[in-house]
Amino acid sequence: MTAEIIRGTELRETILDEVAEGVIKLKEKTGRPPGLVTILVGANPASLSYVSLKIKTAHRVGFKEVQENLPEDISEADLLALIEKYNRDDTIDGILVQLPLPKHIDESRVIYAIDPVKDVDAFHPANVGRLMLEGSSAPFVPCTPAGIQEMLVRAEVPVAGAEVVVVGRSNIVGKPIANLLFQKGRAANATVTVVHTGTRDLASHCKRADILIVAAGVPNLVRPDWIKPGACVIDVGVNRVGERISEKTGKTVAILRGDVDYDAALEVAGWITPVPGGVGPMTIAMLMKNTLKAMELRTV
Ligand SMILES: Nc1nc2c(c(=O)[nH]1)N[C@@H](CN(C=O)c1ccc(C(=O)N[C@@H](CCC(=O)O)C(=O)O)cc1)CN2
Repeated sequence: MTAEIIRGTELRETILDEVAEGVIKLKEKTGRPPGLVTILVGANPASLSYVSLKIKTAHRVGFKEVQENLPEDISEADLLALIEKYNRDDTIDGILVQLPLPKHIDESRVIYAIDPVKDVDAFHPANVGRLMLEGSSAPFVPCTPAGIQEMLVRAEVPVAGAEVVVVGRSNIVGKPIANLLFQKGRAANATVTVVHTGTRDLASHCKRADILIVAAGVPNLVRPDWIKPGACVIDVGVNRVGERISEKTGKTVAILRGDVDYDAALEVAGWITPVPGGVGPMTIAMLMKNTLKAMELRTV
């Protein structure tokens, strides 16, 4: 068997076209585009790359984008004051603070400071609570889980009644995707098990899964014999395992690997997402969708 590859880079295009159309309509109604501010603290290379992709994409769909690149040693108080400034700015609909933050800053305090109506990452407890209560009907669904659900829908992977195993229990991916998929709704109604690297006999749990979602941050953790033949494998890991010189640009670029042994898994799975080019691009597309929705909710 050779798995069907679910390419985030292709699905992203459809979503971004839909967002760009929505921006034109909103601009006609309100006279302004949606505004997104990205706040990056420090110069973590992965974060720099993600934020620059977010800014480029925001520009492409016609948003007003504001970049705040702050020094690593900025104080928590100054960061909170900046967030408050954008909470009050009526031309800004979405506030995104790139994670992780430096150790001297309390991440929770920062997330709690964002006005929930501008929390396009959906990390604020008010939005986490609404996700828990309302599933995908909540105002904002966090970007990576929303992207995964969209991939399942568009690839027509049967989700209702499926055994889903989620490897990883992070606030950004593991907890919210588990929550989304067991609820009632579109591409939901599954039976979900959440496991992690401390789970006894991880392999046997994974092997039961009709849909295996791996967000453990461990390169090549999932081996082909952990995969049920025909299963859908969603690889969320983006691990930087080295560097190489790009033939196209001559620049140094990161070598990326997922959490799944991709080449071997291709022969066992029914569907699979690649790394790069899978869930990552969908995360950014869903951020654009959430920002458009944030403006709609605030203005229309
Ligand atoms: N505030 C947030 N911080 C973080 C989030 C988040 O959703 N909000 N998620 C992750 C990182 N992340 C988004 O910020 C993210 C990860 C990966 C990609 C992506 O497009 N990856 C590409 C490869 C990109 C590269 O070359 O480096 C791919 O997989 O093809 C986008 C966003 C943690 N922090």
